[in-house]
Amino acid sequence: MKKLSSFLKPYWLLIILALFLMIVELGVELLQPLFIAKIIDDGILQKDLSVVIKWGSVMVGLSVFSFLGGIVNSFTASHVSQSFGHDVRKSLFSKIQAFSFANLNNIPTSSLITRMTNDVTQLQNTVFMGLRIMARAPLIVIGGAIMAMTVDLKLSLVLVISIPVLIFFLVWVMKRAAKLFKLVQKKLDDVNNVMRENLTGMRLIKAFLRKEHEIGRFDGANDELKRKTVTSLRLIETTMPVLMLVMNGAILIILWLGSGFIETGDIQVGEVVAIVNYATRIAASLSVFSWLITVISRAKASAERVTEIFGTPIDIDEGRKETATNVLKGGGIKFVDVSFRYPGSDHAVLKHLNFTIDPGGSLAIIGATGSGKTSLFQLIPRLYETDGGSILIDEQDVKDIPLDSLRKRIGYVPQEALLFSGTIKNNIAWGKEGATDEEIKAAAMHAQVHETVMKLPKQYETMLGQKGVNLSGGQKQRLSIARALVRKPTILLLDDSTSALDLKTESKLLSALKSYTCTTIIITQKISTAMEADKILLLENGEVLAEGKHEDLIQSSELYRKIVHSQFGEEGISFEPKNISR
Ligand SMILES: Nc1ncnc2c1ncn2[C@@H]1O[C@H](COP(=O)(O)OP(=O)(O)OP(=O)(O)O)[C@@H](O)[C@H]1O
Repeated sequence: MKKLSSFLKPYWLLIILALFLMIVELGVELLQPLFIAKIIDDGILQKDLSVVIKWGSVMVGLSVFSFLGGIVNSFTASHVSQSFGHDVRKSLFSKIQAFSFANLNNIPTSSLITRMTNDVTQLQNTVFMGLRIMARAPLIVIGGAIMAMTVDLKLSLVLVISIPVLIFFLVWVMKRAAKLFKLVQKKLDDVNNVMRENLTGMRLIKAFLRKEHEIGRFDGANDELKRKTVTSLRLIETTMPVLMLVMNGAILIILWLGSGFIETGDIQVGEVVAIVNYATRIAASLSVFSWLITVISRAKASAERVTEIFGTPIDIDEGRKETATNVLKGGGIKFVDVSFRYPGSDHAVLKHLNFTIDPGGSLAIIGATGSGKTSLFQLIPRLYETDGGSILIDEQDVKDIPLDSLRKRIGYVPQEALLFSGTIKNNIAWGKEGATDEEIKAAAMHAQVHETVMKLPKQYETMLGQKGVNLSGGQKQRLSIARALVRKPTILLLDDSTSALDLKTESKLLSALKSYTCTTIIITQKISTAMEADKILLLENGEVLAEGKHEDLIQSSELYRKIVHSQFGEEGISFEPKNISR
């Protein structure tokens, strides 16, 4: 909560202005019943028109002043609340960017989206209400009671007794409602999650005719959201009748006691009217409370969810500062007894891996699905931390290399090509800030995508995504490779990134990679691709089963022979590798 209030600090002057103007409005409102009492008692009952005109003019003048103050207050409250929302969203976004994968595993993506959007909006609205009207209601209640007491203490005791009882009841409702609204926000996460999965998997859903199933899944989540929201609102709706019952009862008692006091001459008619007027204003303000309780309870739930993100410790050490000694040079990689399990899992995905790749060398990793190939890749740029052992690059432990300078020198092409909305040029340039047109073109040529791009209507300026061209799987893969190549990486990691390419294009691409002086690791299912590397690593169940050149593995590994046989038949066993080592 402290963290959230710090976002208001830069706007403290505007906040004071807004609160001051709100108090001015409030003051005018609280003075009105006194003026009315004066007009009745000294003007109408005494038949003195000048008193009526004098206090009537004061009332009109103050009302105009209060109206203008209200407008300025509204502008100020809008500015402060929108700026607050903007700053919180910005800060949340930066924090999420710094999250490790382990952090991201703990809070689902859909929940992060709801927190950044809906929860921040709830908070933003609460800040606006806080500056515009929220403080008005309690101040009118307290101020109204005090003013009523100044008019007549005896008669005001009715208000002094009933108001604390009501406030106690409201606080109880608010505490319960905050818990319920936290569940509502959780259910909103679930609706967003179904929506996100549905929209990203639309092709699959249509192809598998799973529309009805998806509608059912959405209905389930949507019904749950409705159920929880209705339960929360029902609790809040009980406040209004209770408030009205108590306050109308209080007004009746004031009128009944007041008429007795008028008869005994203890009080004047105008004074009873003024106290009833204060009681009516207090009742109206208390009725605003039932609505404010919804706002505050929701904001409390949202504030907890937003502060949870700010309070999440980033469980990845950024490493030391970049110095002349820890800058990556050749990119030689050494795995020393590396073991790994995903955070929160008991299952060891990688077990005691040991292997070396010379600077500028190449390694192909082959292994069954689920054998741990992608997991191994993710350890190199430290997307996850190792559980045991160490990974050395240029003889330095990756944990000692500053995270930024480590990742800056790695070109990572993930298994699923991910492109962003924007032009082809921007998508390639995304790999290197400030990449020149020549660099972009060279990377595209080496990735074997230049010719395809040149055939598009706007070539490198073609928009990708919903309003532009949608590329084929192989074209997307090649664009992702171009994005990694434009960095001129020291280490290139290709995670099955050539799977959708035909043999000819893939062979051209692998030949083009020779012009890059980088250490390359390529995960592949194809023996023809693996054969091009200096060394092949056969991975099974997270362990290195065999390691060596193609011809060595043919001799030493039964499994490798079986894979070769399955892809090329008997002839494959006598294949000659064309080495791509540099
Ligand atoms: N985020 C995760 N959390 C927990 N376990 C995971 C996670 N990602 C992968 N795994 C598990 O780790 C193991 C290795 O997965 P990995 O993706 O590294 O295999 P792979 O060899 O790359 O498979 P494929 O060839 O199918 O891509 C699998 O058993 C998988 O279930």
